[in-house]
Amino acid sequence: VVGGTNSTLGEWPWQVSLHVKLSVQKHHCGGSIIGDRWILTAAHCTEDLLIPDVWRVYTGILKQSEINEDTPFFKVQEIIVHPEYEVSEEGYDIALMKLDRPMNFSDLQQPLCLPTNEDTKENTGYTNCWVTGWGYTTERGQIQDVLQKVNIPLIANAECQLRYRDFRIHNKMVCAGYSEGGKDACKGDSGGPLQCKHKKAWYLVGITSWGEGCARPEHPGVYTNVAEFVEWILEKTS
Ligand SMILES: COC(=O)Nc1ccc2c(c1)CCCCCCC[C@H](NC(=O)/C=C/c1cc(Cl)ccc1-n1cnnn1)c1nc-2c(Cl)[nH]1
Repeated sequence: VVGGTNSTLGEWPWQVSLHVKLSVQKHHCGGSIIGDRWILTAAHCTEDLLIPDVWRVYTGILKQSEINEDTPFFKVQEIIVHPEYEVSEEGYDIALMKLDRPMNFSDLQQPLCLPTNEDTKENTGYTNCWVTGWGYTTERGQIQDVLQKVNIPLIANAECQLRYRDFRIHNKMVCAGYSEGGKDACKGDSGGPLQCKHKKAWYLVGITSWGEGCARPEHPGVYTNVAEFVEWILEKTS
């Protein structure tokens, strides 16, 4: 996250850190708890890593430094990638991870709401949106220890399309950013939530997907528009 600040413990209890353990173990992507056995993340995070055994799901953590060989984690039983996903820039950048056992919800680990269709007409209803993650704070940065948060406004798809002439920004994407740049997601944040507070509840409006550089002027972040995938999510998780 570029231009953000430190989160506090329990501020984003649905945010998870997805680690991959091959020869070494390291943070790979963000994700969101949407059920007691379900994590929602980006399809691009799972590319070439469809073997469930390499994944370690850390919930209820604020700092990456809390993670060591004794830190508890959830194992992944199944990975479900959206069948129409090919590359992030073309959308459908969404995947589900089924945990090997159900989690007990607590102040530190609990789900956030999936958006409903009506109040997302052009996503204009959301005016208090935040991006969170342990990603880089500059384009050539490094993974952060403390979970970062940044408040970023949603922008209309028509405006987002103007900024990305070489791409097709369609309705299954949602964009967020400041025209002057300075605040954005960045490397290591993908798969994590773009969450909006609406009528006292937090909704998973977007999944951090792609952008041209990080926090550049006139280059908003592009997120998977979760409202367009609620039917798919419910079908796969029930
Ligand atoms: C110590 O551990 C580490 O350093 N881990 C570790 C460190 C870094 C990375 C990994 C692991 C995962 C790489 C492969 C999967 C994922 C590959 C793509 C992924 N993209 C993003 O996270 C965000 C993109 C992004 C999203 C929005 Cl909305 C806006 C601008 C964006 N950016 C444009 N340019 N940069 N960001 C990424 N993630 C990383 C890189 Cl490197 N790139």
